[in-house]
Amino acid sequence: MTAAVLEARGVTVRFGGLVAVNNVDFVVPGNAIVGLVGPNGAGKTTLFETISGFITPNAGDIVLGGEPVTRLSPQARARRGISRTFQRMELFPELTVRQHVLLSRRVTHRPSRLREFVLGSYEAPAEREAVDGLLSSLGLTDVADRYAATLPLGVGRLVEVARSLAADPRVLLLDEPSSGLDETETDRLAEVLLDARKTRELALVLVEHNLSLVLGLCDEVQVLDFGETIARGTPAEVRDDPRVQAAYIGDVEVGA
Ligand SMILES: Nc1ncnc2c1ncn2[C@@H]1O[C@H](COP(=O)(O)OP(=O)(O)OP(=O)(O)O)[C@@H](O)[C@H]1O
Repeated sequence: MTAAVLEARGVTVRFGGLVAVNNVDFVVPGNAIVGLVGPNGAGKTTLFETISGFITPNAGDIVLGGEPVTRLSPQARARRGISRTFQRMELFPELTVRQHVLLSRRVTHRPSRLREFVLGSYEAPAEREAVDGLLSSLGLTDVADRYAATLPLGVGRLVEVARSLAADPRVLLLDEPSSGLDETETDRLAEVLLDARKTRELALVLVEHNLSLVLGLCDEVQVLDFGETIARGTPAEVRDDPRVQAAYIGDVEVGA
């Protein structure tokens, strides 16, 4: 197994008297796709927000490439390679698809050129090539000059992924990426994520309600219930685990 690029070690998060995440370990091997699933209220979002830096845990550590990042802000973690998408789309309605990608790239690679971005200057040839390449790999060339406000949800989600990838992350955290997508759009998203993993030094973490997407896409899946890990393994192992099936009774159906 490849060394872990990201780890949560013994993470506990309390909200008043409620223990939302209880001493959870979560390991993301390099270049892997790992799913985080569980019934409603299991603690998935809380763990996700703790990894990305929006929640500080009561106990435990988040470790990126062997270095603790637990006390760093979400922005500082992003600069070190943890990128994320949001469940509710957070695109800028008045920026084009190309501008989203360019902005993200400049924040990461050329912060000194942000002023030019605001003033509307054109990209340098190498920059244009990189942006064009990324747009093309996600099938977004035809909509590159459309404003985000005019895009259907399925395309908007791909723009979110493109924007995250433009920052060249080591780990991309995806929060309910298939939410609101139809089957064709979900299939397209899955293709894009598999391609990103294949062509980059990138690990992906999915918090996702669509279990068939998770079981089809992930190398490993971790299942939380009431804030604790009840299973971790390959999609087949997790699907057949009696504890997982019991946890899902009355929630959503396990299996595809
Ligand atoms: N900010 C908060 N304040 C108080 N309780 C919270 C807060 N955020 C989450 N919780 C509680 O913590 C527990 C875990 O919630 P969390 O949102 O992490 O679960 P989840 O697995 O993401 O659920 P869902 O699938 O419904 O999104 C739940 O009992 C929830 O009500």
